[in-house]
Amino acid sequence: MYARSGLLSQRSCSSHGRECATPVLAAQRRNNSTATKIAVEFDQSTGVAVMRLQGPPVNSLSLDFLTELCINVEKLEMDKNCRGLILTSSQPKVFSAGLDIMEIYGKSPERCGEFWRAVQEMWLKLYGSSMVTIAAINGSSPAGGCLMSMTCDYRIMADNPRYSIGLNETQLGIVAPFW
Ligand SMILES: CCCCCCCCCCC/C=C/C(=O)SCCNC(=O)CCNC(=O)[C@H](O)C(C)(C)COP(=O)(O)OP(=O)(O)OC[C@H]1O[C@@H](n2cnc3c(N)ncnc32)[C@H](O)[C@@H]1OP(=O)(O)O
Repeated sequence: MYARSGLLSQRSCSSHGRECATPVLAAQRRNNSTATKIAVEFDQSTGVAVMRLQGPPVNSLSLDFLTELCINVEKLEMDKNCRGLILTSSQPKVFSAGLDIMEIYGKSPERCGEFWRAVQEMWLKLYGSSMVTIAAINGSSPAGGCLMSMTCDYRIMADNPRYSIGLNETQLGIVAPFW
């Protein structure tokens, strides 16, 4: 979902000193899901977009989720009026549970490869963004959720002792590929 006045066209442009992505984007080619796991509100008057993660129950980062996230970041990146992006969660108590472990459990090497490429694309998009990016961490954020927030320029976390954040994935026997 991309809520703002005027629909974004996928035009090539150069604004704020940044080159825009080509119209046909890797994430868009991959996206064949109609479900909306990300809601974006863009405030023209401030130039700040808020991206709400709304993938129940815990915003786990599936291939579909990562694809939708990348497409939305790309769209905002192409909008010369958008200067800032706040990433937050609509789910209670959880920012993101990290990678959707069902995407890697018992899957073929090809499918795992596709999934890890999508993970890489997500953090490269956020880390390389020309927008000022802020993770408003309003719940637990283990492993991939922590990675996602680390790729933002700033992180603010809700002060609640029940919320945890960190790179705990090795406890599950998961090691990120060599990027
Ligand atoms: C910038 C430079 C780059 C540097 C590179 C750094 C390297 C980084 C590498 C990153 C690799 C990342 C790996 C991962 O992310 S692996 C996943 C790790 N995640 C977890 O271990 C989270 C486990 N979950 C929890 O701790 C809790 O669920 C949580 C605290 C998130 C929420 O607790 P809550 O009590 O609210 O909810 P439940 O536990 O009851 O869960 C609800 C249902 O959601 C399912 N679930 C939870 N987490 C996941 C997940 N990660 N994937 C898929 N499904 C998940 C859970 O099973 C429940 O399902 P059911 O209702 O069906 O039982």
